[in-house]
Amino acid sequence: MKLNIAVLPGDGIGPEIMQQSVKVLEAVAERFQHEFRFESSPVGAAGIEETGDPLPEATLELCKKSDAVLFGAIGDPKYDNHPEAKIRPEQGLLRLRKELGLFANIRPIKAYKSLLEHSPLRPERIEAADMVIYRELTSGIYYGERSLSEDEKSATDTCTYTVEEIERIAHLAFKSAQKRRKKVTLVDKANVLETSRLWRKTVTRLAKDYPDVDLDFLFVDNAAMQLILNPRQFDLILTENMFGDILSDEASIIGGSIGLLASASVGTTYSLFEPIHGSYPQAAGKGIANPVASILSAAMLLEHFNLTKEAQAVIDAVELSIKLQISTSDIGGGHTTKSVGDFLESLVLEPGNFNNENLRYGQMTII
Ligand SMILES: NC(=O)C1=CN([C@@H]2O[C@H](COP(=O)(O)OP(=O)(O)OC[C@H]3O[C@@H](n4cnc5c(N)ncnc54)[C@H](O)[C@@H]3O)[C@@H](O)[C@H]2O)C=CC1
Ligand SMILES: CC(C)CC(=O)C(=O)O
Ligand SMILES: [Mg+2]
Repeated sequence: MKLNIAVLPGDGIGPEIMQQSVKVLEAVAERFQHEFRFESSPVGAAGIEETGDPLPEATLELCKKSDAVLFGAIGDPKYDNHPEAKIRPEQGLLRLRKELGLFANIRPIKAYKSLLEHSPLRPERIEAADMVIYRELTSGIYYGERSLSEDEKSATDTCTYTVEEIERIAHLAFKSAQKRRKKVTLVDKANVLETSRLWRKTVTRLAKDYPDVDLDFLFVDNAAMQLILNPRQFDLILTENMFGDILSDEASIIGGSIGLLASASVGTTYSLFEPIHGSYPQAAGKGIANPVASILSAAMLLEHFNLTKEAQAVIDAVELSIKLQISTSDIGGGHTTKSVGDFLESLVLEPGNFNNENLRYGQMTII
């Protein structure tokens, strides 16, 4: 298969994790005889630096003419520490999502057996947890009107949802649940918010089209607690933009680290694949960032194009690397971003070279 992939490394650790993902995708292309072409363009603070715009016109054009987008991360303390800055890196990502119509952000979360002991959560609680969050991505409070009063003594953010915006992601969520354990949990704050009541009403009506799927509801405050108390109760969580953003960072603890959590952002035309974490500026250039979230996002890209065995090759390599602790320090390993990427690249290229008996890969002892 021929795929043109737009590569948007972004800021902070973005470029170094992206390097590993491109390397792994190149290995996939070589082993499975595909032609993947990569073209990079700046976004976020890098976009502001180069062109004054966090989403340069050329970057948007590249995304639109490509088959898929691989996104790193954006954000820089230069802006985070200056709340008065009018142009911000995050606007680049928000606008990109809107321009590409990426209304559903899909974030799978599972507990890795070999990381159970490493988790700050009780292993018996999280063992076998396996869920996916469907987060609405192009509406809600992140896209509502904002204002700051003239005397700067009050500020307003507004949250709006339309029935259509709720329906389109709810359909995707129900269809996905049909292929999983057939349970959708709608997370909202319908005891307080009008938008949440519209979500409940709309999703309840839609559920009738999916009689094989159970639908239940949780208020977001309770959901935040249930996620770490009893994560196995969840199969698919459907929720609005901001709740999904917050809950998925929390849920990443079940997996062991936010550095493992991948996502796919999809709409009707375009698709973009990105780790759920940010630009982790404290780690930039130090070689300590976990590249796996980005690499698993690349695996989601492969799945999106029905390259199932290719995606599985990447997932298998990641699982083995975690088991062998060929990993970064966030999950207890002592390896660098690049050496994890190198190992995954070799495993994807020549899985047969790995000798489980004496933990050697080709001529190389890996532990
Ligand atoms: N999608 C995106 O590009 C996002 C961008 N941001 C931006 O990123 C910047 C930093 O934001 P933070 O709130 O600090 O969130 P962050 O996700 O960048 O980092 C939070 C913490 O998560 C851990 N972490 C994140 N990525 C990791 C990785 N690959 N490997 C190991 N550990 C990792 C680190 O302990 C880090 O201190 C901000 O400018 C923010 O606006 C935040 C979230 C998403
Ligand atoms: C930085 C924001 C635009 C979004 C965010 O935190 C996310 O999508 O996870
Ligand atoms: Mg986030």
